Amino acid sequence: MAALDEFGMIKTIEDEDEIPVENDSSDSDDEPVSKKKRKQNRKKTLFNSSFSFDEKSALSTAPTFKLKAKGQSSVSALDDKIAKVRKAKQRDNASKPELNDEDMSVEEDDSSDEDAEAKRDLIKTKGDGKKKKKKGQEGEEQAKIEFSESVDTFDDKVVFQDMNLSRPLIKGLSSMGFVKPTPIQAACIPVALLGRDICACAVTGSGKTVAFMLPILERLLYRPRATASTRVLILVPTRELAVQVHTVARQLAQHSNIDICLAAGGLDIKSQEAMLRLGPDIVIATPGRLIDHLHNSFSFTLNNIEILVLDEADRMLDEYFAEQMNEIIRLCARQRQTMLFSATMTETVQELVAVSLKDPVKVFVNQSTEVALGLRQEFVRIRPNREGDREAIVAALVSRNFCDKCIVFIQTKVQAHRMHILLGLLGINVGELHGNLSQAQRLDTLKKFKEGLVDVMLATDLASRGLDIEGVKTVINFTMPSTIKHYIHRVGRTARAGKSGRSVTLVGEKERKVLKEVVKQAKTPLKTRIVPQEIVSKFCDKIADIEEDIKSIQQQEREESHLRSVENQMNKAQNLLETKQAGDEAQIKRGWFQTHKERKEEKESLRLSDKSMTKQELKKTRKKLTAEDRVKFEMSKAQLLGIRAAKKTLRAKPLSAFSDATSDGAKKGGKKKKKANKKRPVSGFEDELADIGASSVKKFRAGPSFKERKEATGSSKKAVQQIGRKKNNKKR
Ligand SMILES: Nc1ncnc2c1ncn2[C@@H]1O[C@H](COP(=O)(O)OP(=O)(O)OP(=O)(O)O)[C@@H](O)[C@H]1O
Repeated sequence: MAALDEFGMIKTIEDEDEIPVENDSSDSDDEPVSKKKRKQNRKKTLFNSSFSFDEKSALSTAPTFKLKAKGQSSVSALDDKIAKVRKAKQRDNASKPELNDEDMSVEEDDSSDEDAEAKRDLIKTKGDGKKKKKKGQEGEEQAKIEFSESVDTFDDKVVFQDMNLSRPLIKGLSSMGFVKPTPIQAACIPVALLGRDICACAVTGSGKTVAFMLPILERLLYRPRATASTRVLILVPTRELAVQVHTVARQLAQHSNIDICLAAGGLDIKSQEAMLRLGPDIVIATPGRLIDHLHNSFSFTLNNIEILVLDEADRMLDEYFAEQMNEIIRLCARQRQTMLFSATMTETVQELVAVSLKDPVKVFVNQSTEVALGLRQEFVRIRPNREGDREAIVAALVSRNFCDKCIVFIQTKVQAHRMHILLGLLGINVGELHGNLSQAQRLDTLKKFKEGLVDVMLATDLASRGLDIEGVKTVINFTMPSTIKHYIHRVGRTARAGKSGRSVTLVGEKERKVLKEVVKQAKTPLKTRIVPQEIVSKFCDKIADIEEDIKSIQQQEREESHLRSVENQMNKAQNLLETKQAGDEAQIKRGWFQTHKERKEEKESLRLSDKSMTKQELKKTRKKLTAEDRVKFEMSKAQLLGIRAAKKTLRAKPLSAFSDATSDGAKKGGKKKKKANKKRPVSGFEDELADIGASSVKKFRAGPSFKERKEATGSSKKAVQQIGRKKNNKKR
């Protein structure tokens, strides 16, 4: 417990202590929940039902949503397998007495604000990470972008009606039930309407999607109608998020004639191609699929892009998407407005310079390390010799305390799948969401979770960013996320739009570093949760009891997957034969901007794996894995990710390869210049940015519709007027 004290977390209850749980109605969901109550809970929601995330309507109307049938049935087949094993087990156990969990209770502390403050002060006095600046950190701070203007105030009395928005949008907003803009909307909309580049940051669930979508739609209402072309590109990191942003855009634009197209991976490519050929006003895309269309749908270009939005911008600008962003920005029109949004927005030059922001306005309504105010953050301490208890603790939490509307984040896909089988066999209604599933399976899990047909969703970081699922009550982290950024996004799936929610994170001795950062940033007291040892032991026994069943289901799955791959190979060979026989030479291979080899190399270099271990060795060890080994593997993956993130911030990185793509002459000799730029050092970035800023003032691209907007009203009126004045001074 001493270790927890060190982090500013208050020790009130020891595992051995018996303290009755206070009858606090606000925490009533902490009580063990009976099966009947669990069913009732599933139906009702704790949260305001005024907003519904309506993906269904989009699925039924948008032609781009046709899903691939491939692999569609395998997850439900897994549920059948689980049900079969459970039935057989129940028959065997009919005579044995049932474990009575209901009699036991989970204790937790409820420490006061002052205490937590004092403990945080204790950390501060130790000076961890504050006084001792590591080498390279100074460099990183120096490399922060200098914004000439910044908006961090807003009028909290303003309503959408006061913001000079057109009638169709006001109607769209009221059909969604939105009356008052959130702080980020109040701060951003007037600035975006002026056509300024924006770098925006606001906590998770604070309405950033509407903040960029409304000014876009307002601008498009005034577009020339003579030619249809794509004027707005919105890029997001995951397919699920693309679907969600598309739905929000369609809802907002429902009373206008603005065309919105979804170009996300995993969805039917042919219908997307057909839509893109018509030149939709807005394209919402994931980078990979967009590049595929740019290289293979000849009538679709980005030449007329007037607005580029990067949602989850820090993610879009990290090295995972670097090459793809390079390619997309190279193909985008240079004269455009660029808007970047994230809850963990980066301010470092090397990333922002990649999108060549022109005289950007910083709109940070809070720090980039803040979590939602309504979030209650809890931590379960894992003792060094009890790492193997994690599965049992999570099983205890989801079957006793957080029985529905709960997301469990797991580092690896393999462990997420194992937990699906494990929790399923324990009788919990679970679903999984990660990259090993087909898109149809991914969307199906999401839909079922939203509709309450799945109580607990097991997800990897794929689901950690942007997803807005109504009424998520709890987020559980199986291991501590690798960086505070990951933590913020994961726990941000609950306590959204001013509502309350809870996160429970399992923290081992080796994961303290991120915990310390969370403690340092916390604005509300953190809690320790103690799951009684007897409960943990009972769940450990239950898991040991079903271990053989888990293995047998995994074995069945392996055999089925082997059969499927043989079948696929046969089908491929047959297709090849048929097309050859038909003399079909017209089958054009789809192109990509990288060669197959380059892409493989890039993927390999970004892979988070222990390269010293061959695949076969890994397979062998996996067969003998104990609970501790599995947790070690989870943590090592998280550590690798953390190391990569740390390296990135410490490294005085050369100018990113893609920055040249938007610089002068990039279109003439992009590739050659790319190599030259790679050698450029970090120093001098500020000058370069200042140049970009100065030239952009001259070339300020506010079209007639923006000019009309110069008299901005509402929330950020003063700030906007200030910006206008500064701009005029610069012009003079
Ligand atoms: N003006 C508003 N009034 C009421 N609710 C709103 C308003 N704007 C947005 N919301 C709701 O707030 C929720 C969160 O919005 P959104 O998903 O855009 O958040 P976000 O800031 O993008 O979150 P994240 O950082 O996790 O991506 C959504 O359910 C949305 O419908």
